[in-house]
Amino acid sequence: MEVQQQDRGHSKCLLDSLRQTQKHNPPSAPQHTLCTLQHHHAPIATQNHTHTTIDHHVSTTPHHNHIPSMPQHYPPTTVQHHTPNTPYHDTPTASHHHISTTPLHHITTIHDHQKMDIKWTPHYGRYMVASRDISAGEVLLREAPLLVLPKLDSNPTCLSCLKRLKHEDWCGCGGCGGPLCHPHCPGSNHMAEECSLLRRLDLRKAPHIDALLKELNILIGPLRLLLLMQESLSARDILLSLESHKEKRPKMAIGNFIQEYILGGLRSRLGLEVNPDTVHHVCGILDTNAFEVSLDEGDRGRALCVLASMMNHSCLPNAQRWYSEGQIVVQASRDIAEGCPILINYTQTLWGTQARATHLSTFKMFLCKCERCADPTELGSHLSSVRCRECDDDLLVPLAESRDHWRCRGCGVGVDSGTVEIMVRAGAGALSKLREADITTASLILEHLKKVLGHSHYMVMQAKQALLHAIVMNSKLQDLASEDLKKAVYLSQDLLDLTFLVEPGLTRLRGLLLYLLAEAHTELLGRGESAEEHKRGKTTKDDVGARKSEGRMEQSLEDGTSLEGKAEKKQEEEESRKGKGERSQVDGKSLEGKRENIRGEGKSKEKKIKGEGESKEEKIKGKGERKEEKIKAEGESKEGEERRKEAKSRDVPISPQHIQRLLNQVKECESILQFDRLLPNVQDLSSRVQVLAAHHLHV
Ligand SMILES: C[S@@+](CC[C@H](N)C(=O)[O-])C[C@H]1O[C@@H](n2cnc3c(N)ncnc32)[C@H](O)[C@@H]1O
Repeated sequence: MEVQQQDRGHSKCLLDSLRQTQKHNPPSAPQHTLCTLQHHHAPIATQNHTHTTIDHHVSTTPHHNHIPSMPQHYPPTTVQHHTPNTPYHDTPTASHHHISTTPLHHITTIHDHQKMDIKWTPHYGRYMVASRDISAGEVLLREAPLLVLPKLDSNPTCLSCLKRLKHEDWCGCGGCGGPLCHPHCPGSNHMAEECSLLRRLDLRKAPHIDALLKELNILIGPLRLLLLMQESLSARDILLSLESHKEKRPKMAIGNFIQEYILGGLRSRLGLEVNPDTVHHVCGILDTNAFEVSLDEGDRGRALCVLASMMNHSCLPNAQRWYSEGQIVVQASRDIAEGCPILINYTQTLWGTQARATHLSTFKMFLCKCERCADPTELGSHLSSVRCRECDDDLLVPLAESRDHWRCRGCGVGVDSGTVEIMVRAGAGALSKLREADITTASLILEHLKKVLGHSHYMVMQAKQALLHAIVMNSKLQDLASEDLKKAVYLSQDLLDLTFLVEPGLTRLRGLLLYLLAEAHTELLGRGESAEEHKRGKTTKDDVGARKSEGRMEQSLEDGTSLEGKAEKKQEEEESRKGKGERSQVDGKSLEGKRENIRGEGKSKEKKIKGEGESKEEKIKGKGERKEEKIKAEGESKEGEERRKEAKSRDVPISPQHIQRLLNQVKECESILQFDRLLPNVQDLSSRVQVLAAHHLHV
């Protein structure tokens, strides 16, 4: 890995290539290199001026108005299987591989040699490609953002370090009265000119009024971008070369919002004389290119990175990005063959097709045609499929030929998309209550959502994630009841199985889930318990999904493999039966097949569990209720201590398979999270697992 900081000697850099590969036209004659541009310090605005003029004459940017044509055969979503010569119809790549720091003080990038290029197609614009074979886990880019901003809908956020602030618990900036975590916050994002302009919002007089804070959050992004462009010509040049969809946006609903609230706010509230086109343009730059990121303290914000924004989107990506120590890090999550696009997900893995499409068309102005979007079953995950109310046994799935019509896979009944939408809206109401829910509330919401939407819907999966969060985040694992730990194991395994279909590879979500799974397992094994008992306590009559998952879990506990491992094993067996020497490529169809196979197995086990489960359920329910009362009476930590003692005295034998599986989970987790801020926690867990293994395996 080569680290280049403030290296002004590199004239050939990926940033040049970005400039040559302009957003609406193929690379043309090189323009002046970024590496010679200078940074100008911001003029400090005087306090008593009435109007500041910021107008960047955006219409003069040197782009041809190339109308995007028909989609090419891009993007391939299972990109690692494409040969370098897939028909992208791109223009020649600018032959600069080396990202370096430009003199523009804002852009600091660190990258490995010759991993990426920028290419261009009329339909997809610029996109990053692998300029050599890349292995899963390789870091492709580290880039300091040009701008960091609060999230639009966030609570009060420190203007300087972007730390999320508790409602009444912040101080106002001595200048503008805007939220700061500390009068001398060490963050560097709240600059003098911004402060001077924000005085006009009169935050000092009424700092805690929600409407004012919302207004501030809406205006701060475009304001910062405008100030940066005024401050530095080189920044201005680069920013204006980014895609903004400025022609389309003013005619859309988002255009009305910008006209009314942002243009109106900048003019009437901050007294800026800004051109409407400029405002639509800068808002377009932000919406199209800024990433929502989890900042170092776990707060959420938006970051604008020039090179990272060259990556196009796929709902089945091969790369991921996150924010760490002031930089965006981009990492390959899967192997990427030379010449294939490097694609990240602009949305969320646990969103259904409609939700993703709405986000992409509203903010990013395109319709995704990836493999996941094209498949009504979402690669067999059924994240958008809903429970059929007619037969109550199977799922309604949209028809491939018309997404306006849905049909039940079991009874064949048809419904229109409006009916499904009503169900989804009903679910969304419940989902909105999930934020910061405790275990009991999250469990109730999960059960409710399952009844409304069925077991596989993305809102149900989000509720599972929230329940897992509530279990592991709100108390120390040592204080948790074994039942809750087993629930955590089951939930993380279920979510991991899902990511195998819709987010395969070394992704952070998978790393986190593995970490939670392994932590809960370790605690259980330390108590002399395994996770098996959970399946008996968990089964309910109408919980088809849980039974299926438990069916899967039972398998994995028996032979020490997850759904992923099991599926791979099955495929290998099948292939060797067929006499094929090598494994075929894993495509969407075969994944669906695997999922179905496992479902089938799950179903037969389901019957067994159902019989056993129903009688035991009552017992466990009674037990659970009594335990709950006890917790209330004695307080959590005392209860935890007693449980540990009780568990130790039971002395349940732990099989070598349990330990081996745990060792594998931790190893995989460590390799996924090798660059993550969670790594020290994973390493600590790894040491505990080693001790456990030494004890139980007598090594
Ligand atoms: C962050 S920019 C990516 C770089 C961009 N292609 C460019 O030329 O500047 C996001 C924009 O790229 C385009 N884009 C990204 N992924 C796409 C996809 N899968 N299909 C179509 N357009 C896509 C859309 O115009 C989107 O608004």
